[in-house]
Amino acid sequence: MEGVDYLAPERNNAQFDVDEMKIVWAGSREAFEVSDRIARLVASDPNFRKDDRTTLGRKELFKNTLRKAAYAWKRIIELRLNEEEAKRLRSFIDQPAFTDLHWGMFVPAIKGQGTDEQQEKWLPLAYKMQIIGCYAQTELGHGSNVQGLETTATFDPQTDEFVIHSPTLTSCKWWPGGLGKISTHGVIYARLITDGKDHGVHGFIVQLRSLDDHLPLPGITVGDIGMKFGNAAYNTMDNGVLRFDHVRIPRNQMLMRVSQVTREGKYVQSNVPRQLVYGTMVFVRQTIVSDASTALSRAVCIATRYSAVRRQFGSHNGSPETQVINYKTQQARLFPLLASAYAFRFVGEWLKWLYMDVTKRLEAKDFSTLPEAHACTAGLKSLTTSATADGIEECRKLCGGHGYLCSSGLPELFAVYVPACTYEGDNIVLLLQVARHLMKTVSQLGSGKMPVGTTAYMGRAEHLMQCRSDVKQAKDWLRPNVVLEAFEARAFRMSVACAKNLTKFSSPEEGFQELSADLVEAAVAHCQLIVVSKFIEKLQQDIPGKGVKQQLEILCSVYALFLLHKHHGDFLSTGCITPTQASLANEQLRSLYSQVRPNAIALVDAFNYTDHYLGSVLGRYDGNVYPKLYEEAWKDPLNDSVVPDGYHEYVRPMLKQQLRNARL
Ligand SMILES: CC/C=C\C/C=C\C/C=C\C/C=C/C(=O)SCCNC(=O)CCNC(=O)[C@H](O)C(C)(C)COP(=O)(O)OP(=O)(O)OC[C@H]1O[C@@H](n2cnc3c(N)ncnc32)[C@H](O)[C@@H]1OP(=O)(O)O
Ligand SMILES: Cc1cc2nc3c(=O)[nH]c(=O)nc-3n(C[C@H](O)[C@H](O)[C@H](O)COP(=O)(O)OP(=O)(O)OC[C@H]3O[C@@H](n4cnc5c(N)ncnc54)[C@H](O)[C@@H]3O)c2cc1C
Repeated sequence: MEGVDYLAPERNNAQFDVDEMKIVWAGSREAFEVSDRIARLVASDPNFRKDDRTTLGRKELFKNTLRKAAYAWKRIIELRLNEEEAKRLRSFIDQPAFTDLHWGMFVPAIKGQGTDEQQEKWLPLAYKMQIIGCYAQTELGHGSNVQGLETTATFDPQTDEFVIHSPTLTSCKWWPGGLGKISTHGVIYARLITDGKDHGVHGFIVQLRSLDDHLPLPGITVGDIGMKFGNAAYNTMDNGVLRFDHVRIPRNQMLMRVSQVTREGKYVQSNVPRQLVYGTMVFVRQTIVSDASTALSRAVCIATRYSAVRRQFGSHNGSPETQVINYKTQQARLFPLLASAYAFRFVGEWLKWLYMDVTKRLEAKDFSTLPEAHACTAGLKSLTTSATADGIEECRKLCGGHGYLCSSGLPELFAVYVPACTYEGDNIVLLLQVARHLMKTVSQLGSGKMPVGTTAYMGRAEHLMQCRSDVKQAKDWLRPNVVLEAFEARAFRMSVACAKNLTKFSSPEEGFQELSADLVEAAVAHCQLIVVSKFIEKLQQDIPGKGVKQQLEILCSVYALFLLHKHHGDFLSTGCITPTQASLANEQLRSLYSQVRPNAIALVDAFNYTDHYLGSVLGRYDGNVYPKLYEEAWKDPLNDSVVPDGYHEYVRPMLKQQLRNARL
């Protein structure tokens, strides 16, 4: 029945103030108001309809994406939306588009790596969308190994220009979003060559297409790289291929904040680390962590609401069957994901702060926290995207058969999300960067240099190598210090074990290769510690609202104890806890699940997602699942006719043939 809230009894069970939790989730009252207003704006505008996109062919889908992007831009201008509101609007449209890369990477690359004059020239054009840009770094032959890129930018002192060239097939740019069909410009990464000397990879602004007829400029071959995983998913994006044949650009289009080439062709390096050329990646990795909490929370919201609606078995004397959310196995799979969504939200907030802090320091020429910022953004991007991709798939399974229908929203969410484990740095490659940082930190412990930031705990080396958990009963695992110490000791001991093993090889490089699987595990342990500790820090803040803090304390314990249970092998083998303490943690976890249960629906309502944004029949706010599933099925284009196209051509002759054979 329309208008009935089938989940009302669940909502009435909540033991906390949902509206206050919405503020905590959004980050502030102001952020909540912006997000809520823009989400409703998008949901109520039929131009942003998205329920038909999985049935569209690639060309229609792409045109539909362009239409939405143009309409969104029109609304942004008409409503005079500010930067944050515009960003929200684009994200609620929920359809990857060239504009993501224009605003998310092209503009930040110019801001971060351009000189003041370059910013003054290019940013106003980009802000008004008079040019559209992409970020073209990856090539057919190299993505992870940025130093292996082959595109060249050779300075010609005769004409004061760079000649951009793709010397081999493998040097073609391959993957950049927005490049394939739309971008007029790109920040192109190429090896800088002056006077025959290779200075490594630098960024250049290159015009790719005419601003009059959109045709590629002379010397440029450009197109889309083809269909990707899924149906709609990331196929709304024109990931592109680009080949340069001696394309000339003026010297002042090299992004010259980090290093310069003079009129005479002299290469000058500013007094800044060359890694700042990688700054845009650090920025984007940080945003990807917050986006992980959004993607995971959407999947969890769908699976939680549906688990409360769905009933299987357990009817006695005609009573209703059991809601599947009441099965302990369902809780043990679902509630850690719910807790992870909150955990990633808070670590994302913290990472944003860290990024702003490092940016301020860089402006003041303090580069000391750059390695920490790189390690944290790389490690947390990796940890949160891997957990989210796995989590979305788990949510699909939690919804049984109906989770496999596109109308559940989960297949689309999964297909669009999984490349996050690869783009902005393959997750394993990034964890190996974290491991390098950890090994460096451990190796410096004896030198008197105290570790700082997220590795500060390693400064208590002696204690962490010796400590034994003092947990005696299950409820001891609710004490934040007990949990923190166990995670710190496990992470530290795993790093120290790797560092010791590295010394057994003839060279550190050989050792790093041989031990890379162990190093990745040590990096994961360190990153999990960061997430747990930032959740605990969040709880030390003043959090208003009836019962809100208590719910977050429960979720924090669920997150930490779930990890402890999942990785208990690490905790046991490093001697941080005993087998008895491991089973007490599991006992406590079971009890926490029972505490989450009455609040589960309200905890996902706190994400404040509109039905439009969720895009899921199973996750509907009102829980009215079955009639809507039935309605959706009839909307499928296959059901446009009773007898399908192809029946008379292929099936009927077959039937007739069999009839004839039967008569023989
Ligand atoms: C708002 C956002 C909206 C929309 C965008 C979001 C999503 C849209 C969807 C998709 C867009 C996707 C875009 C892309 O994928 S762009 C391409 C991204 N490519 C990568 O991420 C490549 C991964 N590889 C690397 O980052 C590096 O090359 C690698 C980290 C693997 C380093 O390899 P290598 O060992 O060769 O490093 P070196 O260059 O020799 O440097 C060593 C030295 O430098 C330190 N380092 C490395 N990276 C950084 C950095 N980013 N910042 C600071 N420092 C860095 C490294 O730790 C070493 O230090 P040390 O040991 O002290 O020498
Ligand atoms: C949807 C999507 C959008 C993208 N958008 C852009 C964009 O806008 N601009 C852009 O420039 N690029 C973009 N990319 C490219 C992306 O950044 C790269 O694909 C990514 O950095 C991974 O690099 P790769 O493809 O070279 O993977 P590879 O490095 O070839 O990885 C292959 C395998 O090798 C392993 N491996 C590689 N190196 C090591 C090592 N040292 N040790 C151990 N294992 C290793 C990896 O773990 C992986 O399992 C996009 C990619 C995708 C999928």
